[in-house]
Amino acid sequence: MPSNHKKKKNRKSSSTHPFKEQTDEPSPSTVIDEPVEDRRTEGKPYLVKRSEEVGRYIVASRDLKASETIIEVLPLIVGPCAESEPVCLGCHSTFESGSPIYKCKFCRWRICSPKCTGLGVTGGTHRLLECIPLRDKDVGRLLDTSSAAQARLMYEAVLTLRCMLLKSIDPERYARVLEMDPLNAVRQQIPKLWSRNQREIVGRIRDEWNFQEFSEQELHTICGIIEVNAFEVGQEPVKARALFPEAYLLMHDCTPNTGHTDAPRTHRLTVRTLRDVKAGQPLTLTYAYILQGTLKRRQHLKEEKFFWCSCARCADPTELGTNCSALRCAKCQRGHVLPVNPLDQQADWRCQLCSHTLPCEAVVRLLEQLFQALEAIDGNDVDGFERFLQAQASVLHDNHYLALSAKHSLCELYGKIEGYLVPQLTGEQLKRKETLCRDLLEVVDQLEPGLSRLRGTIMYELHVPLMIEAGQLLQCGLIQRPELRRRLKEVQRLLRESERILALEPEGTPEYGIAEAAREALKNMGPV
Ligand SMILES: C[S@@+](CC[C@H](N)C(=O)[O-])C[C@H]1O[C@@H](n2cnc3c(N)ncnc32)[C@H](O)[C@@H]1O
Repeated sequence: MPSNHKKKKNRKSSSTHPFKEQTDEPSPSTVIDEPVEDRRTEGKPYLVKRSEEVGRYIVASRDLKASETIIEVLPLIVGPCAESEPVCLGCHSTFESGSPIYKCKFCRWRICSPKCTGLGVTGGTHRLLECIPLRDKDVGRLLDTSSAAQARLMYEAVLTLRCMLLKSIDPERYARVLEMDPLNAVRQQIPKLWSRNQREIVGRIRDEWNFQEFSEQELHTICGIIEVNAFEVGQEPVKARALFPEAYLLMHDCTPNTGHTDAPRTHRLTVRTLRDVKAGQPLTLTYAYILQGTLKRRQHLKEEKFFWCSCARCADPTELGTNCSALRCAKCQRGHVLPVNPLDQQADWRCQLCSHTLPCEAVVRLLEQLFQALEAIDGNDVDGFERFLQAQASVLHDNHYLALSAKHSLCELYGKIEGYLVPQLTGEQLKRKETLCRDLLEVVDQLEPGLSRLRGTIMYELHVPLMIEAGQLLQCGLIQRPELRRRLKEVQRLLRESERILALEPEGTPEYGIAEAAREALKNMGPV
């Protein structure tokens, strides 16, 4: 799953969302929102509540300050992602092509090295859980003869198997996994999903791998628990997902008020507030990508997490004034085309100026076409992204999420890749980097205000052109000392804020590296 609570706009909605503004009329959520008895939350910064629409969720038990740690927990279990490329069953790192092939001496599944610390009983769960059962049932042989697609599905099934093996090896931990909601009743109504799980996970583990001791029902329940509650963890080259106690209770919001991070080796999860949260307010994180439009985000949440989001951002056609789903009107060429009702996936889209209307299907087709065009651009192709932005300028609002995606790539490429390294950038390219960073920051300030990782990294990127430009302008005599000072103050502010945000990341992560670089840059700047 992979963030805040915005002041709610007055809006009419039949939603029983716990965020819904309290009115005199009792709504289902106000009637049934009751604290859930849980002695384990005593003294914690949150309380567990329950509502009909959201299930259990947590709220601040007192006023919280930005950056307070609200949850810090080790995973109950970690394992390969869905349809995972082969990963080491010890540490879940992916393999570079051509790297030496090592296999576990017992089960014959691939590992990164016989010395991988994740194999041992203390550093990981492979030897403790599936290694010997996989050896006894000779599953490694099946892996050796399977196609790449089948192998990906075998890796996917490993996490379900691990959870099931906890049942006898660590019943207490298994019981904590079972506290999570598998949403069986909802998922069972999705035949495509249920039958895929039956075929690829439940049947595979029971029939192909011969673990008949686990019933179909309990395997489906574990599949659901993983689908609904797992967090993606790990930093390149590690790619895994994990179940965490407590953190699974965080409800989703598309403008979240918490952010999370996991430590490199242990995957210890830390959830922090991104900004101040008042006692009683729900603590939320985003299960979706922040820079994605409502139509896509809601579809993703429905398909992957089984609910229609109706948060303030989703309910607002302008997405909190950012217009990050807005199209330019092909008819009047001035107005913005927005969904008439963003909480209805089938609703028409209409120009705010001339009322020109598009059926939703036409918008979906257009977005898919543009998404494919963006996907086809090589990740290092600066000209490609620039051409995309130019070509779509008459179709997409400047803040449209597809434009933002291209801008985000460019903002990172200018200054980082050969031909565009900082000393190689022309004045025009430096200005371009500045504009791109400012465009992105303006949107992220609305959608994920506070101590968000995305804000921290963009601020760091923005300080580069500003600092260089200030020096160059002074050298050419185009600005005087007072203006230089003003400009350097802005650089200092950006570096300080970036450092404050990214220093919250675990040591050893790229983001923590940026915090260190920001600290160093501030030191080198000296007093301004
Ligand atoms: C990780 S679980 C959260 C804990 C869960 N509510 C429980 O009682 O165990 C995710 C599920 O909670 C519900 N949920 C979370 N955020 C929601 C939201 N904003 N609106 C509706 N349902 C939500 C959905 O059913 C979702 O699949």
